[in-house]
Amino acid sequence: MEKLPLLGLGEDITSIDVAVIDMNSEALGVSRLQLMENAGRSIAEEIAKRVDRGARIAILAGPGGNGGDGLAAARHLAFKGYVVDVMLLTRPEDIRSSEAQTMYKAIEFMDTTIELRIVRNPGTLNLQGYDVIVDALLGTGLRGAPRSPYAEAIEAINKSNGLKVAVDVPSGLNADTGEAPGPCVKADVTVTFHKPKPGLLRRPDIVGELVVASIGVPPEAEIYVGPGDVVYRLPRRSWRVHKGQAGRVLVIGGSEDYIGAPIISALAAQRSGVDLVYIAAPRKVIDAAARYPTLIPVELKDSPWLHPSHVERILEIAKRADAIVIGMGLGLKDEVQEAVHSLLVNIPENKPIVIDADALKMLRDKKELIRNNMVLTPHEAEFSTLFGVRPAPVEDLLSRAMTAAQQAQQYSNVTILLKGPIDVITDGKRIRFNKTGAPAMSTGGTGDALAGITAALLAKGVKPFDAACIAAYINGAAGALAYKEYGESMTALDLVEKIHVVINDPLGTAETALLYKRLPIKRIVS
Ligand SMILES: NC(=O)C1=CN([C@@H]2O[C@H](COP(=O)(O)OP(=O)(O)OC[C@H]3O[C@@H](n4cnc5c(N)ncnc54)[C@H](O)[C@@H]3O)[C@@H](O)[C@H]2O)[C@@H](O)CC1
Ligand SMILES: [K+]
Repeated sequence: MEKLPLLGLGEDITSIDVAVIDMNSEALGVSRLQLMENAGRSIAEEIAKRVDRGARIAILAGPGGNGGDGLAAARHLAFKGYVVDVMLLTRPEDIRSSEAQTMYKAIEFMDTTIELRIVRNPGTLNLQGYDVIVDALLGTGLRGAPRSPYAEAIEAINKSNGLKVAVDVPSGLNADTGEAPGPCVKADVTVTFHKPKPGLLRRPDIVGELVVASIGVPPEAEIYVGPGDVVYRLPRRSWRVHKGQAGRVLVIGGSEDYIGAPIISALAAQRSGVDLVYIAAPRKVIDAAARYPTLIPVELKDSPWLHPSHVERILEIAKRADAIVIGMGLGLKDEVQEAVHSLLVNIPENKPIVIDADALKMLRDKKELIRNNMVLTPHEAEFSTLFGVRPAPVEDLLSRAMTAAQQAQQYSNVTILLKGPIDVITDGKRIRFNKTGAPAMSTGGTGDALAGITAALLAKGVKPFDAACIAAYINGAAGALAYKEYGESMTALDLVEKIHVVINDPLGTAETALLYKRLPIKRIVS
């Protein structure tokens, strides 16, 4: 293997990753308040390494999580014997983060050790005479150039003589890009949390000394897909969106022997929030799909299964689709294989495709068709057929994942979603796992639903690796909700009918989503 793939989200993390990790962490039992407390403590510890007790410290706190970290730091610093002044740049009732509100309440009671000022006129801020200035104004939540009163507060910090310690990100710096479109704190030390952000690495001139502090995020918040991925990586429709812009999916599947599979995929795609779903299939499937008038039928005429004569028509429809899913229920007849081959050769590389079920088997001797923007969704047996290697059992999760990653590395921008009791998702560079689901998901059709959800997310513009991760999460979570209600009697359609619950309340459903899969796995040391 060329380079060992990374488990989780990578060496540096964007502001979206930060939000994802926070929420995933919460779903795993480590609250945002705990993280904030640890962030505040680590700021205080870094300051204590650099200045002696008794020093005068000004803490400038903003309206969000960044301000909350500063308020937590104030409490720790007061206990350590520093002279602490907290300057809040917003009205207390306007503090946006509920965790920061909690931190603020504690400061209000600390009237013997902390001087608290609500700064109403930032133009009058004078920070002379402080040994340390803590910049807790704005962090990863910054959008655009800082506005008043933060712009003035940033200027005041830069004019001061004390040691400037930035919390997480120097205020005014875009943590993702390293751009500073307006006033920006020029820090001596930046204490960032969990992992460095790309913008920090690009701007040593603004960041000063960079310290990366651990705040107790469980690695599993990155390794496993979680509700935060659903909340922060899925685009939501706005009023400005026209019909079709939220995504169009084309499902190609079914035959006279397998009627339901492509319909389940299509319904799952639709419930995942796309605007249009085409279903291209032989007559029997189209007749059965007539029950669902929101699907757009494309009848493949004059053959009980997919046939090379259908290719031209399908390619026409494919032009209108943003993503395609192909395979479920097609069967393996020669004519079908010929048609699939011709479709895959002719669909342009920039169009994302999900390859599922029978279409996977067809690629065994035609690996040259595996290309850019493809998501392959094999279960273990399909994986073994396709690649000629059997992955290790789930208990040996890392070896299992490495086998999949090794295959993905043979191609560029191909994602493999290896389904199982714990799903493995890898593009060869990264590996993540999904643990949502329930044992009864062995019932027929749940894989078809997963392929449909994946295609829907691709059609909405989610990148293939993220689409596969999130689809696995949603599918498993919907399965767990259905299992909770129907138990052993659940069907794939019950799962489809729970997709909306997961998408609309990812955090609220996370506990059920993770309830049923407690498997013994070998420890991974990363
Ligand atoms: N997982 C993590 O890394 C953790 C992050 N935490 C902290 O939380 C921060 C992120 O919190 P938030 O998302 O609340 O974001 P921020 O604390 O960065 O602040 C966002 C707020 O600033 C305001 N704002 C945004 N752009 C502005 C502009 N151009 N001019 C004026 N005001 C503007 C908005 O009202 C918004 O509510 C991180 O930087 C970090 O300090 C910690 O609490 C612990 C956990
Ligand atoms: K800051």
